[in-house]
Amino acid sequence: MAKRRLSKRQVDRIRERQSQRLDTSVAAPDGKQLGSEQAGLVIAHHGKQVQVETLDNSDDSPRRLRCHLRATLGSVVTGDRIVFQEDDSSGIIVAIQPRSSTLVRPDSYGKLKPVAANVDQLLITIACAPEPFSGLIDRYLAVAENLHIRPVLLFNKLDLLQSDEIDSAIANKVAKLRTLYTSLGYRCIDTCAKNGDGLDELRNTLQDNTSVFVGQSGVGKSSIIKKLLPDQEIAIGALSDAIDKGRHTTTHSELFHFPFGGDCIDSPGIREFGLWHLSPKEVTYGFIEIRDIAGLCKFRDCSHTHEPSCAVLNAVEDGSLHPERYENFQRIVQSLDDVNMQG
Ligand SMILES: Nc1nc2c(ncn2[C@@H]2O[C@H](COP(=O)(O)OP(=O)(O)OP(=O)(O)O)[C@@H](O)[C@H]2O)c(=O)[nH]1
Ligand SMILES: [Zn+2]
Repeated sequence: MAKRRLSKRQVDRIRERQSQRLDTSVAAPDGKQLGSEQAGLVIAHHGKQVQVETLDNSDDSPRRLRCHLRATLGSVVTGDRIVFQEDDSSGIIVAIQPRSSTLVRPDSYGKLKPVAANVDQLLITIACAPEPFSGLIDRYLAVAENLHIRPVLLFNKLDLLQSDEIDSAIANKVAKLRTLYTSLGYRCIDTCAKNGDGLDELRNTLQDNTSVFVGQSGVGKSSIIKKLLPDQEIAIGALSDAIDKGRHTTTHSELFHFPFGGDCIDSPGIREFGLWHLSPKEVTYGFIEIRDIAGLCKFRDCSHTHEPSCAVLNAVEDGSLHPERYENFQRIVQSLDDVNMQG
């Protein structure tokens, strides 16, 4: 929780940075005078309005209020730390604090839009049903590496894995994936949203971080999040859904506080965010073991497909690069070429 609060010095710094844009005698659209500047956290986004939680150190329990955006401000997303001014019933956002990370996804026109800010961790959720695909996991890992967001692999539905319900070939596949990603140095956590196994380890990982859960539909993301949140937080989600229905707008994303510390940002859009906006160079950076050897190839523009003295192909040959990772790497680079050609 302490992480969410800005010190007076931090607020002063934000104010200083934004001072050219700030007009100290700001009036609300209806001409009313606004209150002094306060620090806030954007916890939900509904169309042209955002819901803000106060980050004032002197507040025992943070307040929540609806805010409008100042016209000159860039887009504000859930997770943003902002400065706002208040009138009787709502507020106006006057400055955005620089972000440590921004999650983006393409809108329906293919233009990249930010969907969440200041995310520290990506919880890549996997299960034995639906069947996992390493290609999708590698896409998420590549995005996380490039955004400098820590990826954690969550193997859910542990109960099914230990039962006879799952085909042994799929159980083996899951076990192999776990071994592969552990050997690459990624943290893997086993959970069962159904009976609560592994949730304590997950709580430790989520504590004091802002996390986002991603993964195929049906792996259990909502089930896990619900297990970790008190009823009151869920009720807030339900409330904003109701507001959205009334206003015919979409909630882009919403931030929840875990009772044990740490936050989670969730939305249908975030769960599906993909990779295609990365360049081939970024894809290389996104595969941590390829990143380290790609510079050793004989040719600087090596495509790692057929060239002589290719360090990547040599690594596949000598077994130090897993063939599945190599295949996924090539497939992603290829899919970027397809997109570029279409674009
Ligand atoms: N046996 C078992 N079933 C689970 C577990 N976790 C979730 N499920 C079930 O799996 C189904 C899908 O779970 P959800 O939590 O809706 O999955 P999701 O990933 O949020 O799916 P989307 O909302 O489509 O992204 C539900 O029927 C859950 O009850 C688990 O640990 N064990
Ligand atoms: Zn090469």
